[in-house]
Amino acid sequence: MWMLILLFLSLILAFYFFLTSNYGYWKKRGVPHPPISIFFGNLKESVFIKKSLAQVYTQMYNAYPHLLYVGFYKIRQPAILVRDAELLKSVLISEFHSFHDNDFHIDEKTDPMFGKNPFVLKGDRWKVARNQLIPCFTTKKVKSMFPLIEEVGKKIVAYLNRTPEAWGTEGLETKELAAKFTTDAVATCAFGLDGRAFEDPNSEFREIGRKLLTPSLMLALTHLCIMLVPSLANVLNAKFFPDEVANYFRTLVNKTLKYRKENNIVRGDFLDVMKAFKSKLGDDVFSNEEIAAGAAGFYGDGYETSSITISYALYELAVHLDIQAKLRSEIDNILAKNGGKLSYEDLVENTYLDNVLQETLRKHPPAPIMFKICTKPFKLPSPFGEGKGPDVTIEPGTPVIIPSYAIHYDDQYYPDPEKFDPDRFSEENKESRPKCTFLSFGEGPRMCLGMRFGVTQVKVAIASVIANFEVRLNKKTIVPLEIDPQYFLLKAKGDIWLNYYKRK
Ligand code: HEM
Repeated sequence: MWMLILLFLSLILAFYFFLTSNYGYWKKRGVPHPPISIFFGNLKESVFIKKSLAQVYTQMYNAYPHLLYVGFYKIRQPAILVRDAELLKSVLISEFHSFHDNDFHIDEKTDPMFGKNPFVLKGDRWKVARNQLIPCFTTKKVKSMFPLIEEVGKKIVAYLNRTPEAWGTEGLETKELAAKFTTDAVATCAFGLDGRAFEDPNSEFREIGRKLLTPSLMLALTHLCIMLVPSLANVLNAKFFPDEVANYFRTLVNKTLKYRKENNIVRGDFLDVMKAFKSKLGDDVFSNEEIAAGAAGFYGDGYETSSITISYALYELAVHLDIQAKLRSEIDNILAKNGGKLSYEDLVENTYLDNVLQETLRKHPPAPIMFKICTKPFKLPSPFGEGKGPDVTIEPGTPVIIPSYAIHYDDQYYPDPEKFDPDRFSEENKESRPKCTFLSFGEGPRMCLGMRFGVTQVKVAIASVIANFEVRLNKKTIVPLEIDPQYFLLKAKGDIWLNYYKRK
């Protein structure tokens, strides 16, 4: 009996030692860090799902206004959070070779779909996968998708016109409205399918999105486990793409490729680009499994980030009616010039719509943190500034956090940061800010691959709605919006209810 108790106590002691043995790491190197919680390092509030990681890292960022970077413990692992714009530039661009991987460790056997996504692939495999996807998102390709996205723009208008809740006292839940839009846009642009999200509330394609990403305690714990303790995620078989979703994309790809072959259909879309790789590389290197992973990635990366952006943009426009009116006048002019149609060229950039979109993404970046990892030893100046103390060498394997959300709310770059002000993104104002202080799509060689497509679909959604409806806040929306701590992306807690009144 005593032996058992002794064994048990030794195990607890060994576990305690294992969890806390690194906690002197930053002190030894003279790098300040926030107070540690035993067992959780500096992430206790996120582990208990009281605050999102974006909020926890923003607190850290704000607590050390005079430092270039802050040390912290990702549970037990020493990590750094970058604060300084010059250092951000080094990590993301000029010294990319020392930070080229993202800090995600997905076992391809456990999660074959997410494990093949360029976002989590490392080293040369990342380069190959990224290069294979680049042809799907060129300007030419996205321009060729524009008429398809425009059709979905007509669908959102028709849906709002035939849905009495939209203009009645009840209002419409806007995250769901935006998700319907991006579900249909991705279905048509990537696979040549009609997602039917506006016609059928439980359409197959929309249901897949719900299975993948409906916020819940279980989903939050799964994602936290994958992000913070990947070895435990593998033991628990925790995965980003559940088997049911992975199998859906396998079947979809097999069926669609077969149908296209039998009917001689060529659309030049994502599936056709993938099929061309299959023919070039052979089935052994690039099989339907690779194509299914690409399809799941297009869906996963493409629909949620953009629908979050659309819902935040419509919310901000409903709160700021003067900005909404100014935007509507610009869209009216574009429509008048083009015979009532939107045009890709007119929506690309240098428009007020572009400023509204960028300011939405500043205040509400859907991906509020970038998780990098040091891949080669790298010498940092003292955290107090160049020459103000000894240099610090960070070792390969050290997580490096880029706190995009915190940077977007730093008043040295964005005075009065809570204010929604699209003019911050006029050409002149953009040029006055240091590089790497707007990070909604990342920066450098790993910058968002689907940005062009994402921006285009978001702009078409906003322009279609604003051209046809006056958007107002419904009283069911709790203002100000809060961040949902259960979600790894930045999403509003609770619903966003808005009214859509037909223009007279
Ligand atoms: C408003 C919409 C979007 C936002 C805000 C967004 C944001 C981001 C961010 C912040 C990153 C990480 C960059 C980094 O780690 O350095 C990223 C990566 C990525 N995004 Fe997006 N994204 C959006 C839309 C899309 C769309 C529509 C697609 C594809 C259909 C897409 C595909 C990807 C891929 C494949 C990566 C990984 C790139 C790599 O590691 O090389 N994204 N995105």
